[in-house]
Amino acid sequence: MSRGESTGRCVVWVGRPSVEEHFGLIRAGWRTLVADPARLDSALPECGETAIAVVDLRAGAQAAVRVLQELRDNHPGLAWIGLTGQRTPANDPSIQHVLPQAFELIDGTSSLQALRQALQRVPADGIPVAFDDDQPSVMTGNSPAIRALSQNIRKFAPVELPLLITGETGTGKEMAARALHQLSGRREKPFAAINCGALPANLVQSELFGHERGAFTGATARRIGHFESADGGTVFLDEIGDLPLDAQTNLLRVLQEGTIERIGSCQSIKVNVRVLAATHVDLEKAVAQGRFREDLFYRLNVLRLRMPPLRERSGDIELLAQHFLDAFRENYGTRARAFSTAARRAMNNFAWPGNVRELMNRVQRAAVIADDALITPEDLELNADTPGIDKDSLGSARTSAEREAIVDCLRASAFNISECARRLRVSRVTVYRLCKKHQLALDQLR
Ligand SMILES: Nc1ncnc2c1ncn2[C@@H]1O[C@H](COP(=O)(O)OP(=O)(O)OP(=O)(O)O)[C@@H](O)[C@H]1O
Repeated sequence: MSRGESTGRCVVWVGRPSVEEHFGLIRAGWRTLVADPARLDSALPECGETAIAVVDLRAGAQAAVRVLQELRDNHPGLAWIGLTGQRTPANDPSIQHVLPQAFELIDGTSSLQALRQALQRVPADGIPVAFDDDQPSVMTGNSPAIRALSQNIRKFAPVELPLLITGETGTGKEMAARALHQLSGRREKPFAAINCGALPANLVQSELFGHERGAFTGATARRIGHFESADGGTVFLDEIGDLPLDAQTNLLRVLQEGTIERIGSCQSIKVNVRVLAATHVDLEKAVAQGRFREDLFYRLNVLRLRMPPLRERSGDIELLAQHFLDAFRENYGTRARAFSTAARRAMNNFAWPGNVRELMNRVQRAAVIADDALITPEDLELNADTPGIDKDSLGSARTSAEREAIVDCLRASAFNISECARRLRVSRVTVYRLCKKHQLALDQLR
């Protein structure tokens, strides 16, 4: 007997289920009813208070969301599963607003099986569910922040909508994008990761969309771009804020029409890719300054993942450090096998401006130079006496704002000290002094 039947719970359809879906659920033992907008304020007598809504966002999504909102006004805590598809109006603010609240999102082309499995996962005592502890974390870490992130990655992976990943440098944005691809139905197809900031401005269009022979001087042969070669898979555009405006226009076409044109050709080519984008800069600000197209921003910003900085992942620093040390030892057989108490304290007190990447680099270097089985703060080039981070004090807020301003400026100046000093209107000596004060190892950050 299925769980729907055994628990007396039922499914409330919002929108129109297909015949296969409707009878498929009934055959599996779920009692189903279709939400009647005329009597949404009544209790759901047929189901009790533990009904689960299945909201069809594949057609007539705005009307479905209105019905859902009314249902939830009258039945707070009602868990719901969203069915999305190519016709889901992804950039409609009302849709954007509700998607993250879904218990799970299922791509419309997925099987009835996926819906049945998702229904089985909804906990009997309703939502919100903090974490599904049976599921291993998608990324290394056990902090509440990482577990919440893992849950969102699982939720967003099967959905065919663009997604924006935000977060400081080294927080694992690319890793999250790879996890989204691996957990999606596209996992057998290519994953193309492109750093928009690293592409020379005159080659961006050709790299992304390809070119025809003779399209420009030096185009001696046809070239297939990343979007075409990743057909069927996922394209991850890192540092999307650095994409030049003309390439932004073409990216918008991919998102709106699912087509590209190679440079030098006016023939549209259909491509089927899911676009994931990442940024460490504030894209809203870039839109306000006219550096980023507003319509593209709304297209990309349908689903959003925020990567927490390492300093917010209490408990993860030691876990990740040991993880990197173990992995390094396996390959290089170093003497160091753990961290001294002082090293652990120093790591926990450090602010990690370069986040997980910096932690990994410091641990690997320490593993090489450590003379002992226990890694010391000196091996990690950390100050053993750094006071703990007192997040609430004004002094600490000032210090962390100063640190952030320097890290941002260093990045924007490609780690050129003279350029950074010019931008901050201080001397080079001051930049070096501030780097020392905040324990910013330039080679690590680069
Ligand atoms: N949770 C994690 N577990 C294990 N390794 C991690 C984790 N998060 C990040 N890393 C590692 O840290 C490094 C940086 O991660 P990644 O490149 O994904 O960060 P990013 O946010 O995309 O950085 P950038 O903004 O500089 O592009 C990678 O080597 C990645 O494997």
